[in-house]
Amino acid sequence: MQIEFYKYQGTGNDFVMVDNRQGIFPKDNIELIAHLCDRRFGIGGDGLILLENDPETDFKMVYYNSDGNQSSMCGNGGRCLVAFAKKLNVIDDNTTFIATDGLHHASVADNGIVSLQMIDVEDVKITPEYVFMNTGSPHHIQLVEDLEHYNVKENGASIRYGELYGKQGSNINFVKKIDETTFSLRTYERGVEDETLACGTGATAVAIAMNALGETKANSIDLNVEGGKLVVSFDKKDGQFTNVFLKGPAEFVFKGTIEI
Ligand SMILES: N[C@@H](CCC[C@H](N)C(=O)O)C(=O)O
Repeated sequence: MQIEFYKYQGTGNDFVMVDNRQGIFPKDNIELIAHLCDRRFGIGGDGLILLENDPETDFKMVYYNSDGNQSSMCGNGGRCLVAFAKKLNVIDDNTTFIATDGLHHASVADNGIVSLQMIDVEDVKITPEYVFMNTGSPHHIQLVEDLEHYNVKENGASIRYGELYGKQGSNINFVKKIDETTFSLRTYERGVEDETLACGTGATAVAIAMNALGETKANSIDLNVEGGKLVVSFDKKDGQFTNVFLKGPAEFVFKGTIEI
């Protein structure tokens, strides 16, 4: 059987996209999905995303990490899927779609920048060492010295598999303040089990955490990630973060077919 795929990337967080509106993709085949995401034996990607029909919205997002397991929300993947939906003429410039964490509104600007509304965040756990919240996926956020030379893979894995997060684990973000409205971050992603070049739900969590910690008073925050730049904006009232938007590039890389 031949599968047609499209490869997309958003600030270097890269995804294999499959149009599954006909429902032919073997969704329970974990080994196949991991194989398609493999950078040496497959197509290569941090995850695989299916675009499916939904009776009430423009489309449904089904997200798998590169280990082949279906997972929680992916912010950069969501932005890339919106660009993919536009390429397929499923949508024009504005859309509402459904993902594992609920409804998402998104828009595509003339320059290709995709802005994606993320879930509201009410629970922000602040401790002296770290911040934790769920922005569609679970995120641990920690300020570190010397982010450039920090061993993200080793330290990220030890927190992800440590006693804090148990079997479910978490994505782990290490952060450095650049100025009043700018932060740099590097993320260890659960399900990829490595550092990725960007993480959208992670960038969202870092922006909210830095505001909640008082590291910034801004409600529009620039995030430097290894693969480029993202912007996160929100409204804050009584410790709740609403109208959360993740904005950045989402680009088509190539398409092809693979025999499975
Ligand atoms: N790259 C993602 C996050 C994907 C989900 C994550 N790996 C998990 O399983 O929690 C993003 O851009 O948000």
